[in-house]
This record gives sequence, structure tokens and C-alpha cells, in this order.
Amino acid sequence: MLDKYVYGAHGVLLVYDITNSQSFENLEDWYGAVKKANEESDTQPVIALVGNKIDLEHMRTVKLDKHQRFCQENGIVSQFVSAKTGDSVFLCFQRVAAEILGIKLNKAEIEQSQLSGLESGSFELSWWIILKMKHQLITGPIRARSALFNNKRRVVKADIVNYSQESVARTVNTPRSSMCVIQ
Ligand SMILES: Nc1nc2c(ncn2[C@@H]2O[C@H](COP(=O)(O)OP(=O)(O)OP(=O)(O)O)[C@@H](O)[C@H]2O)c(=O)[nH]1
Repeated sequence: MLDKYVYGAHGVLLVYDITNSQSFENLEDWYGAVKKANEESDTQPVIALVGNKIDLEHMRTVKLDKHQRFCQENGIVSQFVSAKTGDSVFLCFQRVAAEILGIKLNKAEIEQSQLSGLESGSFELSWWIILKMKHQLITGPIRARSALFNNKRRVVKADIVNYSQESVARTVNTPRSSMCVIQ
């Protein structure tokens, strides 16, 4: 069943609880299942390892270096969040969406997103981008810009670092420069 969900997905979040070692141990299996499901797919999803419950840092049982090693060995995005306080949740989705779109977030934007708490609008917004991409309705960074503008009304500048031919073919409004503004 899992393969049906993840086949062709553009983004996958592997979420575990930093206070629960077992939830981290299970990740090897989940990661393997995601890779296997996409074996025959032309494109591989952007995968992020997400350590949840950072508000409970004092109860952490999964060591930081374990998390980082997993990310380095598998070449995946690393992120820590708190679903309870909203800490870095927006940033998490934003980073994965940016990676999928080939947009490089600068340091100031990352810091700004880190500070912003969870808002239902921004949460849905990021999923919207990923889901639309899965169904190939996304029109690239320009569409992402208007989606972010409608929901968040916050200016984010981003460099386009890796805009693939396949994405360009799906793009209605192809960006004319190597710089775009996400609002
Ligand atoms: N402190 C804290 N609690 C959280 C966080 N995320 C989820 N929880 C709590 O963890 C409990 C379980 O949340 P669920 O969403 O049901 O997750 P689950 O994977 O089914 O359960 P767990 O294995 O307990 O994490 C609930 O009481 C949540 O409120 C977080 O970031 N910080």
C-alpha cells in the first residue's frame, strides 16, 4: 500500500520522535520502502529526515550524530521540528518544496522561517505545492510564488539553482532570469 502513495511523489518526510529511539530505528525500513517503491521511477523524491518534538530536547534519546550520519550517508535533507510549538515546521516544508523546485533559500530566509510558528495556512500551503507537483499541476517557481503570496503574504527571495528540463517543459510562465521572488 505504501508504494502506491510514495511512487512518483516529489517529496517524502521521514518523521521520528527524538525522545523515542524505536521510532528512529524504524526509519531504516521506511527509507528502504520509499527507495524500493521509486526504483522504477524516472525521478527520485526529495527525502527529508525530520526529528520531531524538539521542545522536549531534555528528553532526547536519539543522539544528534545518529541523525546527522543517517542524512549524510543517504544524502537527504536534515530538519528538526516541534509539531507542538510549530518550531521550524514551516521551514521544513519550505526547504523540501524549495529543493524540489530547485530553489536555493538564503540564510536570512531560513532564519525567518525558523522563527515563524505553525500557522494552518502555511502548513497547507507547502503541502499544496507538493501535492500539486505530484499531479503535475505545478507550473514551477512562478506558480509557487503566487501560492505563497496568496497564503502567506511574506516576501522570500530565492535563487534558482537547478531547474531541470522536465520542469521547464511543464512550466507555463518560464522564469526569465535566474532570480525569483517568492511572496
Ligand atoms: N511535546 C511534544 N509532543 C508532541 C509533538 N508532536 C506530537 N506530540 C504529542 O505526541 C502524542 C502522540 O502524537 P501522535 O500524533 O498521535 O503521534 P504518534 O506517532 O501516533 O504517537 P507517539 O509515538 O506517541 O509520538 C500526542 O500527545 C501529541 O500531542 C511535539 O512536537 N512535541
